Amino acid sequence: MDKAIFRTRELTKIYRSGDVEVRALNGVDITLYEGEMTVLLGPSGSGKSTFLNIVGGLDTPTSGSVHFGDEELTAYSERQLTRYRRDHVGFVFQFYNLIPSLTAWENVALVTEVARDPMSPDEALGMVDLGDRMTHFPAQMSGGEQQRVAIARAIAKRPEVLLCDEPTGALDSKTGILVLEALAKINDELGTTTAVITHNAAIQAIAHRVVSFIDGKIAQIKTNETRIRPSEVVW
Ligand SMILES: Nc1ncnc2c1ncn2[C@@H]1O[C@H](COP(=O)(O)OP(=O)(O)OP(=O)(O)O)[C@@H](O)[C@H]1O
Repeated sequence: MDKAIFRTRELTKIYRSGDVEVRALNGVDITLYEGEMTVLLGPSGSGKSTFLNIVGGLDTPTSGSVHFGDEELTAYSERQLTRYRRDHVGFVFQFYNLIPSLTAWENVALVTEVARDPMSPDEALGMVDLGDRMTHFPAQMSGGEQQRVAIARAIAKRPEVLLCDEPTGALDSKTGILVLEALAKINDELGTTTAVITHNAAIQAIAHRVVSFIDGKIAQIKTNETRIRPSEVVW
């Protein structure tokens, strides 16, 4: 039986500036399951990043709840959210945010030094197929390679969940596919629950389920009966 990892109920986020009110999320009810790979689709401004940031503990909703297993994240203090992020969540963003003066290995080691039960930087970089680039600096690597270092950094602490906001947004199709292959491998081999925001609808076929956002609401949830490998994605 599938075990829920996240449950949101009536999740709502309202931004106000002056008289203007933006409902970034407008009553989102969804359950994400352990080990699942989900792709989040939707037009610009539909609430995808807001949703990911709230379940990742980077942001808090205006109303509604989020449970992570039996824990209610929306009842957490700032300090508890910080611990939650540190212990349970890996983030990958469109831009890689690597430290330019450190090698790939050192960028990953920064995280493994403070994690509870980390894998070694060698193992994490091996997972993303960069075993031969460990001593390279970010400026010596392609965008796709830098993104894979960022993924190695995110997974080295063995998080239960990996949240990716447009991880291929800055990449061409060839390097983007290598990044997606790294994410699929991590999901398969480590069982890391993975959510990937993308504007690229072609990517949706690699997911177990596809969640479509429109105007701060979930418009559709689709289960892929058959999935394709990232190498089969055409964009
Ligand atoms: N800090 C903020 N202050 C005010 N409005 C915000 C803020 N963050 C997001 N919004 C608004 O909330 C809505 C949802 O934004 P969000 O970034 O979640 O959408 P998105 O689907 O991720 O878009 P994109 O695909 O362009 O990244 C948008 O209308 C956005 O302008």
